[in-house]
Formats: sequence, C-alpha cells, structure tokens
Amino acid sequence: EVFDLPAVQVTPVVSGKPSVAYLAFGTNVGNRLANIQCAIDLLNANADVIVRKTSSIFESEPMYFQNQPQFLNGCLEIETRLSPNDLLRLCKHIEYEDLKRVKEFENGPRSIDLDIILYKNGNGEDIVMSTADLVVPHPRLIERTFVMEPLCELVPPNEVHPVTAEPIINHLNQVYEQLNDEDVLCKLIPLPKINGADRFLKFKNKLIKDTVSGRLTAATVSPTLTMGIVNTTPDSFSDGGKLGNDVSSQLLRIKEMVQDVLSLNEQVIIDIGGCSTRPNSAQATLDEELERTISLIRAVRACDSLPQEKVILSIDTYQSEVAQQAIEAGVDIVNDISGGKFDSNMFTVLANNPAVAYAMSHIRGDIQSMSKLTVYDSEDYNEDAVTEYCYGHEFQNKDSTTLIRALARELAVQYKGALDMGVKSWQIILDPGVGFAKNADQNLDIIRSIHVLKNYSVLKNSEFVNFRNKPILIGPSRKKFIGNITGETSAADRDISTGSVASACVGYGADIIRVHNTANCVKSIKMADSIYRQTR
Ligand SMILES: Nc1nc2ncc(COP(=O)(O)O)nc2c(=O)[nH]1
Ligand SMILES: Nc1nc2ncc(COP(=O)(O)O)nc2c(=O)[nH]1
Repeated sequence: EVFDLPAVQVTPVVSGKPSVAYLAFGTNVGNRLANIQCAIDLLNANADVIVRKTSSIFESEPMYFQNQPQFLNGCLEIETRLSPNDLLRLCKHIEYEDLKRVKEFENGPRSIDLDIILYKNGNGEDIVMSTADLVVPHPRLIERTFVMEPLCELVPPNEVHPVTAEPIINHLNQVYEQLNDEDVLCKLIPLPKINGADRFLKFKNKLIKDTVSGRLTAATVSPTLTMGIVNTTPDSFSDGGKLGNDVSSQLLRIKEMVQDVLSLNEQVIIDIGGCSTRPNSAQATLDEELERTISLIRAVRACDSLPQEKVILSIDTYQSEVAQQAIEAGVDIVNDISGGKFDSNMFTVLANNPAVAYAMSHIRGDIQSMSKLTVYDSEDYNEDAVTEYCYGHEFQNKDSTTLIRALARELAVQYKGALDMGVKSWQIILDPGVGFAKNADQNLDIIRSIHVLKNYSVLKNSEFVNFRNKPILIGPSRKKFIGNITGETSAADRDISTGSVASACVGYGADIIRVHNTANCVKSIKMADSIYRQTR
C-alpha cells in the first residue's frame, strides 16, 4: 500500500555533511551483471556520489508481470551531496541515457532500474516525502523480498522503516512467513563467462517451519557444492605428492574428480594448489608456485572433453601474482587461506576482477607460527562500542560462542578491508580456516558453529559488517584433528572419517566442502543434502 505521506519533504537536506541513501537495482535484459557493474561505475563517476557498499546479487522471478526473464536484484549504500530529487534525476539519466533502458510497459523488462529506497540527511535523519515524481521511502519496499533481503545485508538489524517505525528485518520476515515460493531468492556468486554463457554459484536459503515448535529458521535448501583438491606440491601432507608434477597425470586425476562429482551434481569445483600450507611446511617460491599451477590451469581450460561451463576452477594461493596469472589462465575462484593477510596486493587483484569469486579464510600469524596462536579470549572491547548479532538478534549466551565470535570479528576486519579496497561483497565466500591457528577441539567447535558464522553481524563504532548470505567454505579433509579421534595416523587413511565430517558440516550449514577423495565424499555430501536439505 502507498502510505499517505506528507506532500513535501519534512526534513531538510543538511548542507555540509553528506547524506546516505540506499538504492535498489534490478535488471533482466542484456548482460545483466555488466549492467549492474556499469550502473555502479556511472554512480561513482558522479562527483557528488560515492558507492560505499554493494549487497549480494539475487536472482528472482518477475514479481508483477510473469512472462519476462528472471531479474538480478540487489542494493547499494551510497554517500551523496545530491538532494533526493537530484539523485532521482541522476538515476533516471543512468537508466535511460547511459544504459538505454526502453520502458515498454509498467513492471516490464529493463536493462537497469535504479530506485531510491531510503534517504538520510547529513544528520542521519530519514527523509520522508511524497511528490508526483518521487516517494521516499519506496512505497513498495515492504512487499519486496528482492529489495528487503539485500537491504538487510547493508543496514543493522535495528534499522526501522521511517514510516511504520518497525525494524525492516521484521517486515522481511513477515513476507517470508507467508511461505510464498516467489518470495524465495537465489543468492548468486558471479563467475567469468565461458562461451558467452552466464555462470554463477547459486545458493538458495528459505525459512523452514520447525515441524514440532512451528518456529521458522533460515535454512539452505540448495545442494552443497563439492570442491576437489589437486595439490601439485611435492610435499603436500595429505597425498605426499602422489600426483607428481606432470600435467598429463594431473589432468587425468582432474577428469576422474569431475566425473565423480558431476555424476551427482550440476557443478564441480576443482581447487588447484601449488604450495602446501600444512603447519610448518616450507613455502613455495613464486616461480615454483607459478610453474606448478598455471600450465595445469591452461591444460584444463584447453581440454574440450571436459564440460567447461560446469567445471569451476579455483586457485589455492595467497600470492597475488599467482592469483592474477591464474585468473588470466582461466580460474573462477581465488582461494586464499590467508584472507588477504599475506599479500597486500591480493584485494586489488580481486577488485579488478569483479566476476571472479574470492574465498577468504580466517588465520592468525603465518604457517610457522599459527599453531601457537590458539587462545581466543572472551572479548575485551575496551576501546570500541561493539554489538554482535546472530540471525539479527544480540547474542544471549556469549560463553558458548567465544571462539566463533572472536574468529568472526577477526574475519570481519579482513572482510571490511577487502570491501574498502573495492572488492564487491558478492565476490566473497567465507572460510573459518579449520586447522589454521585452531587446536583439535576448536576445529570441532568451529564445525558446530558454522550456522552462527553464516548469520553473524557486528556493529563497531557505527561500522556495520554483515555475513548474512555469505556462503561458507570449509576444508576438514584428512586433517590431524580427525586422526586424533579415529587413531588414523596417516592422512591418506582418513577418507571415510572425512566423509562423516563432511556430512556434519552440511548439517551445520556449510555451502562448499573441500575434499581430497571426491569419489567417497561426494556420496556422503549427497546423502547429507537429502537428509538436511530436502534436495533429491
Ligand atoms: N523479481 C523482480 N520483479 C520485479 N517486478 C517489477 C519490477 C518493477 O519495479 P519498479 O516498480 O521499481 O519499476 N521490478 C522487479 C525486480 O526488480 N525484480
Ligand atoms: N579454503 C581453504 N583452503 C585450504 N587450502 C589448503 C588447506 C590445507 O590442507 P591441504 O594441504 O590438504 O590442502 N586447507 C584449506 C582450508 O581449510 N580451506
């Protein structure tokens, strides 16, 4: 319903301090991702606008007029000196002049649609207005999950709708509670196109009603992805360089892994690593790492017997030069166990490649020192006002979540650093870093806390970092914490136990699982999906 708002804006735009506005974007015509990227670049090109944050990108069915292509939607947080009306003029100019939108009919297809959702003046006061051209807040905001879901990634859980005075997250849950399929969104992680085809990792979350209590909880319902490990290092702890360093035998192994996973899934991720990162291992030089990975990546991409669109390639490296060359050779994901800590140029490489995904892991210290850095104290926020949330509510029982909250706060620093360097939030996958600065018990605790990390957000000195909708990658395969419990002293003997751990990770909400033995683990993961995710 459209609110009966006052006809003129009641709160002046404060001169001097910039305003903050939230825009919603939608596109379902042409190269949709390029349209989004272009709209962001055009907004930033305006001297009076800075795009401060981008939300995830969601795919959704057309809401009002069905027979048109699916939309890509999301939200932006901008800082601006433009008044609401001038901001509207800029948005319309971008839509119709720059991106040549042709409006055939109401709610019809469009190359880009930029709507002003909320607008706050320099004092942080909400502008509420209604004229023939512009209604703020957007009148249909609280009926649209494709706007409120991305918006709830950008604003803190206590952000209220300026007219209803209700938290926006409550309006979103009210729509979800109607359990309409068309309100369920697919979160997309864009990947580089192959043969001109759009490629994405897709994750679908929805509210599930608990059969006994009737309580609604968010659950992932899309299939868990399997990431097969290809370590091309001579000394990797888990397969002792069995692969050797000839590309043809490595390519043969990759074909086997692809076959294993695609027999039960739509997509497969292959993670190629040229530097072992087991505790205290010797680190490869840049040339060694390049020599062990780039030619293999090229060989995979040149192999026409592989279904390239379904084969998602990842480079396991913390060196930005390796990442850059691997992207040029055809990888879709940079898997960085250091979360950007070991190479200050890594975020720039990712910012320059917005269609490449970035798996950001938590770690402390370095490969030599991390095993000694496993004390995660209860928080001592002496200097900052910090509020932490899970599922949008403040933590009640803090003692049982000390480890995962400390880990999340440290990961949030890296995450914010990446966004500040221009990495888009839609590129980022999070990994709690099993075995990196964690002891055996802490690794088990992390697995139990995956769903907490997935729904964690933190407000620190008015800076809000939200992990809502961030896919979680986890790498438990053949690691020591398994052997400590099963008594399997040799890593290569731990595949059955790894399968059990993989199922538990699915149960706790992991979205991607990194494993050595794809033949064995893909079945465990498929079984876990059919039990925990109602996917066949
Ligand atoms: N899924 C989806 N459906 C839609 N239907 C209509 C409009 C028209 O929106 P407008 O009223 O803001 O022009 N936009 C979308 C959209 O962005 N996504
Ligand atoms: N994202 C991610 N990447 C990783 N790469 C290497 C290792 C070390 O194990 P390996 O030497 O068996 O590959 N573990 C991880 C992990 O846990 N997560």
